[in-house]
Amino acid sequence: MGNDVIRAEGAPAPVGAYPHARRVGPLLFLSGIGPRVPATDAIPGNVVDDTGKLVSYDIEAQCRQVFANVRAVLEASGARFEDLVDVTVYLTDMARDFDAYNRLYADAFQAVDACRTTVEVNALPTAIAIELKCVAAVAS
Ligand SMILES: O=C(O)C/C=C/C(=O)C(=O)O
Repeated sequence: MGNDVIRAEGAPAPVGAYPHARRVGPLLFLSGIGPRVPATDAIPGNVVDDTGKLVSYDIEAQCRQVFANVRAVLEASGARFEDLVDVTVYLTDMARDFDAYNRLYADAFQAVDACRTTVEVNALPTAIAIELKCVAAVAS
């Protein structure tokens, strides 16, 4: 049974002691990942004041980037977006962001048919408004 740890060049670096993904047999488990831009760690659309406090954020920009980050981890793992089977989505403000996120999710995931769960959480690491936790099933 394959048991591989994946560290993806094209995805934002993990913020702790964990890999981007781990394959166990036909299943590929992705670590939770947010919308940081890989090369810069910037969060697209975030506006901060002089003290570094977050003033506003753009959920659409964050959705596009986090979906791209998931794709980068899958590709580095030899998997495709269409291999996703289960997606858990964490939002920090369901009332504000669900509709936009749900629309962009439909665009990005319509051909995937992965199961999905969306929950609101009080906070996420790295000042992000969305994080995805994914499982894929990969042909051997
Ligand atoms: O990818 C990010 O920007 C933040 C995600 C962090 C985690 O999921 C974690 O620290 O476990």
